Amino acid sequence: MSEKQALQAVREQIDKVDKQLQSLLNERTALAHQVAEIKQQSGEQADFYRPEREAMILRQVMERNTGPLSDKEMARLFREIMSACLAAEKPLRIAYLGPEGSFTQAAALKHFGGSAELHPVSTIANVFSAVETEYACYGVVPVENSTEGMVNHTLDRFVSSPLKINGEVTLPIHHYLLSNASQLSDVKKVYAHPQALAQCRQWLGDQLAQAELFPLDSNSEAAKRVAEMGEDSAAIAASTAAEIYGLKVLASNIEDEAGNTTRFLVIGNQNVGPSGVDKTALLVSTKNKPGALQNLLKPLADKGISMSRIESRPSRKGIWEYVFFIDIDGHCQDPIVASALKELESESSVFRVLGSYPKAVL
Ligand SMILES: O=C(O)C(=O)C[C@]1(C(=O)O)C=C[C@@H](O)C=C1
Repeated sequence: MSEKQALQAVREQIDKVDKQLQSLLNERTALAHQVAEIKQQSGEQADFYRPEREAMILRQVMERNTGPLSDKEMARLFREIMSACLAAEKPLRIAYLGPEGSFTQAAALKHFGGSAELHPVSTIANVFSAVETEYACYGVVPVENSTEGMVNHTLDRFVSSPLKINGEVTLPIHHYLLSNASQLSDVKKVYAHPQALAQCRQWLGDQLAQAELFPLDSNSEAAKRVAEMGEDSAAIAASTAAEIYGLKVLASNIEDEAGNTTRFLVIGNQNVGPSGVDKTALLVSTKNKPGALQNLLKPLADKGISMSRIESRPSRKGIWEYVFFIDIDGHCQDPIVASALKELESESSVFRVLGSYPKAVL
């Protein structure tokens, strides 16, 4: 058999498989339509997006996968299939911290897939407002970075917002130095979000010690502005921003920590059901007495509930008063978690479950 014939034979088999896949995808979409009808019967405010179900499906896909496609690739394909099925049920508008090309956009795309309508807004506070006013169904905001710690704007906004946490997304972050210049030595000014400047502090000190650093609202804003500037200016941003704003990549992966990762939260109005592998976020304030924080956390330790994070922030209600953001393993409907939360509530002056949601799968 000639090479041409051999190729033709395999391609015929691929065409056959594609035909089957296509009809199965349409069969799946028709089932999603049925799901939508059932949900619609429950009223106007039906939650079409079900993060717990999506997480369970993705975990099942990875568990039963035998290859040769990798678990992650297979899950990514199913992520897109569910995105298309959800859009067929009800198109969702998702607000994210923009502008276009931001890491938050990449996180929103990773979590909701390509069929969601992604809408950039200019600040973290505006992402919250977009969801609170129901302009968007959900929002995506950064919450912590492995190198630089918490994004305080996001934590602080939870104190006044009624919104809940409906999911999390983690994204490896790589920074690029983008400019109209062709060589590094031309760069005298660097623009970026303060977090990006901090994440590249060492590299900037080594390579651009003389450059002046200018903090801006976002890295993509920096790229957008630098595109209009002369060759003495550069932005730190994602590689996608180079394409969007027509800039040259002067240096790649300039972050100081190789494993630099940012965690984002999906915010919404929903109470998400248990998926089997969940996290719960709490906002609490202690009664102002000695040992209060220790007493507050005791029920978690007593019941063997793992606490993955505790952050304190000024409450903004009184001087030296603090609220604590606590992340624990498990769902607030799990009986053990529920009983620990009841005890914890009795020790707190402020107590709110910000949300129980599935741990990031991808
Ligand atoms: O099971 C549902 O509730 C569905 O709407 C179907 C489906 C899916 O495609 O599997 C789509 C969207 C939801 O977010 C979860 C799952």
